[in-house]
Amino acid sequence: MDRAVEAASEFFKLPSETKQEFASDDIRRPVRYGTSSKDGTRPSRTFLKHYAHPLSEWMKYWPEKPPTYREDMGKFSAGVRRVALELMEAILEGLGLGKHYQHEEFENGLQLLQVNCYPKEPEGESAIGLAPHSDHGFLTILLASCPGLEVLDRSSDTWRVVQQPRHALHVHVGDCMEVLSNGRVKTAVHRAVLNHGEARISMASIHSFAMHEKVSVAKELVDEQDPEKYKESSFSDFLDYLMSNADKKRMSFLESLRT
Ligand SMILES: O=C(O)CCC(=O)C(=O)O
Ligand SMILES: [Fe+2]
Repeated sequence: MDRAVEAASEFFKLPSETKQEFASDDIRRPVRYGTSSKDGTRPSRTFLKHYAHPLSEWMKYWPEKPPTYREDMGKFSAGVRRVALELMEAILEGLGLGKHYQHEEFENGLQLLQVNCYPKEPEGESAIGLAPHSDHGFLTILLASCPGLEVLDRSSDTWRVVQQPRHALHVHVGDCMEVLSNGRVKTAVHRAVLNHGEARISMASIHSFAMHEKVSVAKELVDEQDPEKYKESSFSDFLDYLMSNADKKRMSFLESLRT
């Protein structure tokens, strides 16, 4: 974990021209560097996003600088993926679907690593680094170098500060989990605020089905009282939605799936 954070931190310290080689507006690129806070107001976050599973397919596109990046981020990616798959089995069991439910789809699923770098908070200002959103996959495993994550508490409609003990992984549920569970498990709305004392690195590993595999409501969780609440969709459909909706963002992708 420390080495992955270190590799990420070294990457963001590289000269702008080196990082700009990865800059693109095309969200289907295998590696993408950019600046955005998601609401478009204050571009205080820089990010590097790339796929991570299967590693043999994607690693060749990853940055070669710093020289430790591929190996250290590769180990981190493979490790958090095992954690995500095990947690997923437990959640599926908890939903009464059995831990091997859609086993192959999860095993062959996609992993997207979102590496974020936030500057330290400017004196006297409280700034949002990343605007409120939910993640698209089933589960997100997040590691951060210091506090900054906040999660929306739906019952009181207030933001809860998430603690960041050293080496603790934060796990949250994404949109696909809400769909599969027919709304029994709700996606986590979260945001990142800038840290007073120091710049912050966070790494969000997002786990989903393969690009064109559809995620749909589990039929076992549908009956007369509980009709199907969401339409099926794939990761590719989600990317198409982001592209088409880039300037408007009136509705989240999950909202667009509600039946
Ligand atoms: O930086 C954080 O704590 C959150 C990052 C995040 O939500 C994301 O990359 O989707
Ligand atoms: Fe997120």
